[in-house]
Amino acid sequence: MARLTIDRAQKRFGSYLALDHVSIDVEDGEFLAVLGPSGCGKTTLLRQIAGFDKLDGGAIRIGERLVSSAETHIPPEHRKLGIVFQSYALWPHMTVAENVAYGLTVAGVRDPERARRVAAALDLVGLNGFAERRPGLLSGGQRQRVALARCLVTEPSLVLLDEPLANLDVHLRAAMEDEFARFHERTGTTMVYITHDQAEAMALADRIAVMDRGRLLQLATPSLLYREPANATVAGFIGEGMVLPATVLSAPQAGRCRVKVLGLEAVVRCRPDQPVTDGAKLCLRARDIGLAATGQDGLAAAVERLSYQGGHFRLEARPACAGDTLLHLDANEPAPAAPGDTVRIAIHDGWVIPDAGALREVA
Ligand SMILES: Nc1ncnc2c1ncn2[C@@H]1O[C@H](COP(=O)(O)OP(=O)(O)OP(=O)(O)O)[C@@H](O)[C@H]1O
Repeated sequence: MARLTIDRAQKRFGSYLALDHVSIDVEDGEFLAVLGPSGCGKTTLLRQIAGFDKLDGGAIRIGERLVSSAETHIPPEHRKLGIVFQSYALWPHMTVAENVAYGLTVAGVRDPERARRVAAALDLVGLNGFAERRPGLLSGGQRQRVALARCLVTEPSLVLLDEPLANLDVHLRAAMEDEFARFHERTGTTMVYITHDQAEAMALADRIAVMDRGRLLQLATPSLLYREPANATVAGFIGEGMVLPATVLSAPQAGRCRVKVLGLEAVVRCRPDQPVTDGAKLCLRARDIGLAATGQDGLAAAVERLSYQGGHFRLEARPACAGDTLLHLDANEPAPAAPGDTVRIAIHDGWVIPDAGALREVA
């Protein structure tokens, strides 16, 4: 186990800065997810940590050891890493046990030590009855567990996982999420998990690094990312936040301030240093708004769509005062309105997106 320190990492492809001064500290034993849309630089970052590519600037340390900088490049096989790929990358002609033993064989570990460690790794991923099978006769989830066992058997100080569940169906993904979480609990290995699936990142990670266009936008716990996004991109990307222009009317008091949004006044959450301004942005989650009760202040909006989500509806409505804005909220059964109806929407909560906090950790 080891901590991982990424310090102002830079990687260029021609004139494009695929990693733009990315700094992330991963604690010893931490589970970090790197999350972002396609092309944001997740794989590029993983390749730098693994040592498949050379850094153009900055530094990467595993434990105390400098493994990457513009001048230093320790090759992947000397980084004490385990890597689990989306594609499993198992040898089809070898049995499960032989696949798992491969890294040990290459490292010169012989039986009975090798057999003992292979059995222990298969046990850890719940595959001890499958040692003699070939990968072709396993399900996708079982193959991914073999890949995990193969990575663990060498006792890496750091495990990198590159979208390991992307090829699995929804049910298997959920089961494997549990598997990864249990595995992390049992071994305490430091893990960096690359994904574009925010539900997966939220379910598994201690902290999430959100990236966009080569930059780190925010590094925080799943709950903080959801409740207090540092900027409009994170607000929109995580939890389908609605980002709306707002006026902050009052100075913060006990973490809240009064705002005016879409002509309606509301009390929402904000940072303690939030200034009074007419140029603020408010992040609203579906759960922050709802249909106004009789006599309650509300915003007139025309219902455009109603979709059943199992137990509740998702209602999309366009405010009369802001034709380019579409709000979405959850409404209980039975359906409270139909497309074309006018409803009144109340704002119960929200978060004033901090102005200048875009590149620092909000923790
Ligand atoms: N070898 C390369 N040469 C040129 N450009 C590259 C190379 N590798 C990546 N890029 C570019 O760098 C950017 C980041 O790519 P990267 O593969 O890291 O994104 P990603 O977040 O992993 O995306 P995805 O989720 O689609 O895999 C993209 O614009 C990509 O086109």
